[in-house]
Amino acid sequence: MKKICIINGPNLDIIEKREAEYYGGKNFNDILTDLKNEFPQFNFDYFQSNIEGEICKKINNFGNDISGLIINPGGFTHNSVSIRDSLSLLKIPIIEVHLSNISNRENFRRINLTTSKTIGYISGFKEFSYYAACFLMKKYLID
Ligand SMILES: O=C1C[C@@](O)(C(=O)O)C[C@@H](O)[C@@H]1O
Repeated sequence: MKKICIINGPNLDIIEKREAEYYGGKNFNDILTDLKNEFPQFNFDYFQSNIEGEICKKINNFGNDISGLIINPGGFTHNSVSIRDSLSLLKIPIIEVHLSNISNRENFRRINLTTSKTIGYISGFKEFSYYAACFLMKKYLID
């Protein structure tokens, strides 16, 4: 079974407490349970951290068992040279996701340092952004 990693950055551990119009109001653990049911082809490795260096460390220590990465860097999307540098080391498909549509929010969310190191990004579909990323990952790794 292919193992894929989902990495969530800062404040994505509390999305149920954040603005529902952007983040959907659902707890990420429930979203993850639904993803596991919807995509039984994948073995999911989930990692969340509010600390930039921890996310770099997780990516830098990926073993050969990880076939794909779905990452929502949260606020680090807009300012992390370090996470961008870690992503550039990977030779596996990377898809970036955002719950909210980052193109119609504040201007600072249009600065995006990580996306160009991924195949592409999905933004604005709340929890379904993750579903779309898993669907696409299935196309890249299995179908
Ligand atoms: O924390 C987040 C979440 C986010 O990545 C999203 O999923 O929509 C968008 C970011 O701008 C924001 O800082």
